Amino acid sequence: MAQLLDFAGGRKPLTYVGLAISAISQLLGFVPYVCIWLVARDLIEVAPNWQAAQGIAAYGWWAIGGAIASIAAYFLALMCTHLAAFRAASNMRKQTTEHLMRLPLGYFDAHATGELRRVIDGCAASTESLLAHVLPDAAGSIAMVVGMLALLFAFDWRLGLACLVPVVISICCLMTMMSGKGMEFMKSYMGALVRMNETGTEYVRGIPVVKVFQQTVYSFKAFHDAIADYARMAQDYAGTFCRKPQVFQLSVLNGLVVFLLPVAFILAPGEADFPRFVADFAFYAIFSAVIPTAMAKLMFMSEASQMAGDSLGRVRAILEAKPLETPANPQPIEGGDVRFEYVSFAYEGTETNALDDVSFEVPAVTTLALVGPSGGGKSTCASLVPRFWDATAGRVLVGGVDVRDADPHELMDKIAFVFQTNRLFSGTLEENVRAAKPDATREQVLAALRAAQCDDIVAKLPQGVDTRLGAGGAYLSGGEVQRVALARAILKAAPIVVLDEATAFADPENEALIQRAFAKLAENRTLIMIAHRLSTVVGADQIVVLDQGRVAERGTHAELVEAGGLYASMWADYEQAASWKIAGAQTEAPAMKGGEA
Ligand SMILES: Nc1ncnc2c1ncn2[C@@H]1O[C@H](COP(=O)(O)OP(=O)(O)OP(=O)(O)O)[C@@H](O)[C@H]1O
Repeated sequence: MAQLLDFAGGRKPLTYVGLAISAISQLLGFVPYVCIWLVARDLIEVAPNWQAAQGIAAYGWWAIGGAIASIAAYFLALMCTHLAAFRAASNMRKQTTEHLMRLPLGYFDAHATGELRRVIDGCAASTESLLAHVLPDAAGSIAMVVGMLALLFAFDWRLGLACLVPVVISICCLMTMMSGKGMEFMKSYMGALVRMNETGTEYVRGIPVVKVFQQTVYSFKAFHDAIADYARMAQDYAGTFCRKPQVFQLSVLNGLVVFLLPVAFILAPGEADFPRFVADFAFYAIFSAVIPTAMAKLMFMSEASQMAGDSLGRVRAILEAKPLETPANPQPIEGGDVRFEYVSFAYEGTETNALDDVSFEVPAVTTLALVGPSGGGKSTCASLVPRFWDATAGRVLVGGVDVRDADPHELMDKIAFVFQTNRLFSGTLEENVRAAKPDATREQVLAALRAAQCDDIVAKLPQGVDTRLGAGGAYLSGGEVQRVALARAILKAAPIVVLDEATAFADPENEALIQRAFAKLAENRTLIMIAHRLSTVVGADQIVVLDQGRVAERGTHAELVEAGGLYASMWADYEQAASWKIAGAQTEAPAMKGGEA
């Protein structure tokens, strides 16, 4: 709770004020009950001469006044706690979002954006309801229990004791449900709930695959099992474990008057002031109705605090993620060369190195192609240049400076990264390109689009560059999206470009355009390209072949083919596949000219 309240910052005291007012509000809520008792007492004293009862109306007004004051105080309490809760939730969202901005980009590979969104938004919302509603209610309930105990003993301690018995039984029942085996149940129950949510998300994401392969719902066994597991857990907890204590608890609380009657019968004959005794009994009989409400509120409190504890844990996990270390005295990056010196890297939680003792140098304004078998370490290698991750051993130098000694903003300015799966956000085509350089003029955006061979895209869109893309707007094909991403990189005008070339968009027309865009991008820039198709690397100044995280070979295309190693065999496979393609195309369409094939 203390950790949670820290998020409220300057509004933290408002929570305490709110809790105090909520407690006062509950105590004011007793006033009508006391007034009813006073009325009953006065009436019983003068019975049957009812007219003789004085001050009945005054008690009525006091009761109304007490009830209104209690409600008004409750509103005031909620206003205070809401102000603090909103601040705590908004600070929690701000702090986690700000912290995310300082985390290495690789963090977002390991943590899905959906999961992060749920933590930032969902968890803040769940703590908000705890601070705004549950906590003041709990303060009220505690005041109610304390006040109740005082009142119970103030009127007639023997009847008070009779009221207390079911309360104690009820607390014992609650404790049985909430401690020991009950807590274990709750933990497994929460775990089953989380698993069901996770597998549910996986299931929804996989629906296209299920449809394509004509699988039934049950083909998603994990989701089905998680639902069954959750259902079993919920049934076990509610139906088997909680049934007895819950039934017992509710019965004793709601049948409180049953405990009063025998005590009243035993005590009544010996009472000197019988009318007073009857009035006291009436008070307890009416007042006992308050007790189950107070207990129910305390029950909600424990459930909500368990949920908030879980949420806080998830938020803390984000806040404790190690941010990118920034140097106290950053060194300026001069030049566009990139150098890997004995670089090794292992992903968090893995034992084998994804990169092992990798060294190479890319002089400024040259092109380096990273090739090799799948899983060889190409993407990992490229992602160390813009510091998506930091090397575990060795160092990566950009412009002669270790990337860890450079100002992260300057590093980002110097490097443009084109991902394999590029994302366009909801906005116009112009806005999407301008994202790379917010102060670019319209002419510069258009020039970048032209250089990235996007003229056909602009021409086909109904409002040209002003057409909205994404949800509710126009959609672009994969190859077209890649060219728009290249336009972004061209507009950014960074001296170094890291390019993860996509394999999926290889139709001949798009490929030719993408190749031309690559050529434009490489003009006057250092280009590090992850190549999945060997056709794109032939002209590279240098090719590094990565296999199982190690540099297997290095050289130009001609040198590597000559060397007859891994690259030569990959090239031979590539040529063979290409000749199959041509042969296949000629068989299918004998009239097609060789060049078109
Ligand atoms: N986020 C990650 N967490 C743990 N291991 C990872 C992660 N990303 C990649 N790896 C592992 O690191 C190794 C290198 O992967 P990497 O993606 O760099 O290879 P690649 O050569 O780019 O492969 P591909 O050509 O298939 O894209 C692989 O063994 C892979 O399983």
